[in-house]
Amino acid sequence: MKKTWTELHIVVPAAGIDLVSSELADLGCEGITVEERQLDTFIPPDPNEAMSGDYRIKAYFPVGGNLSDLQYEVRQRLEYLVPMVPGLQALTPEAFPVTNEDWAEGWKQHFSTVRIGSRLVIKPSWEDLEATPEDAVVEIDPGMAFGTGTHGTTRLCLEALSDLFEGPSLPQRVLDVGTGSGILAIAAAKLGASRVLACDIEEESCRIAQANCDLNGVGARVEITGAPLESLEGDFHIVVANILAEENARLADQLVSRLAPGGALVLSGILQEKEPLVQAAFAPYPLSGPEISRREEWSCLVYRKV
Ligand SMILES: C[S@@+](CC[C@H](N)C(=O)[O-])C[C@H]1O[C@@H](n2cnc3c(N)ncnc32)[C@H](O)[C@@H]1O
Repeated sequence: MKKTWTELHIVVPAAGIDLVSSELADLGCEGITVEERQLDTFIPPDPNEAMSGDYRIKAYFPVGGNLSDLQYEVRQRLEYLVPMVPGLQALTPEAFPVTNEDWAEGWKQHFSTVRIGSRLVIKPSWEDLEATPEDAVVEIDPGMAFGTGTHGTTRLCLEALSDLFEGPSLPQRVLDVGTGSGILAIAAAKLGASRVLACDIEEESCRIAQANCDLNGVGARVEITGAPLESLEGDFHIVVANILAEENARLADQLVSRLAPGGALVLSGILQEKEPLVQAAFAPYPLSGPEISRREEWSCLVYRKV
């Protein structure tokens, strides 16, 4: 059902976001977004890190009453807060009409089907695809867990996986460390792995990864676990870890010991300037490589166990 809203824009210093949001809620606002905060970056925001600068609050009010009255009331509340929030300006907020279709669906334009290598296809559920029988199609929608294929590190890992499944003998066992949405685990299963073990330290990621595996029909071949890497058993033809450089380095021993002879180790989540840190951590092990690929500011290192 289409619903119409009024979107008010209010620029607020970081220290005033909570106070202003609370006043807006009191006035009947039913949804708030805060722009300029990087909430979808690789590294989650540190809740202890002090925010600074100005932020644009977009507040959504159901259409009904008089818009000028609402803008006036918001301005009054801002005036009330001015003595408490240094830098806050009590201006009349700009207003824009918006339908819930725009609001809820607008983000979809940022996600579209991508082909990676000769067979791998990553597509959101709302896009139609004429797939060939050879295509390994992963259907994934943006959700709460990291990994839709749009992030440089995910893309680098998908490209590495695609290459590793190009050879004459398909890798059978794959370990995905830090599975997030499950995208890499699902891709490995779709490309031909018979067993994929995927772990994540976040319970919510495990839940979402499991749902995505079921949606993609690979639930029987992919095992999702919240157990730590140290407790996982088995050896694998591919180990992929899209986790931070420091975490890759910390887990070097564990990651290498899960590799079958000749197995490939795919490491990403590594900022280009942190390549030396990761290379130093893996230098003591019997590995060839790494082959390095880069995208945006990120690197992916692929080693082989000798
Ligand atoms: C950048 S996301 C990668 C998600 C997905 N694999 C992708 O490539 O898009 C990293 C994920 O690793 C998880 N993670 C971080 N450190 C981990 C560890 N030591 N063991 C397991 N999971 C870890 C995080 O919870 C997060 O879901």
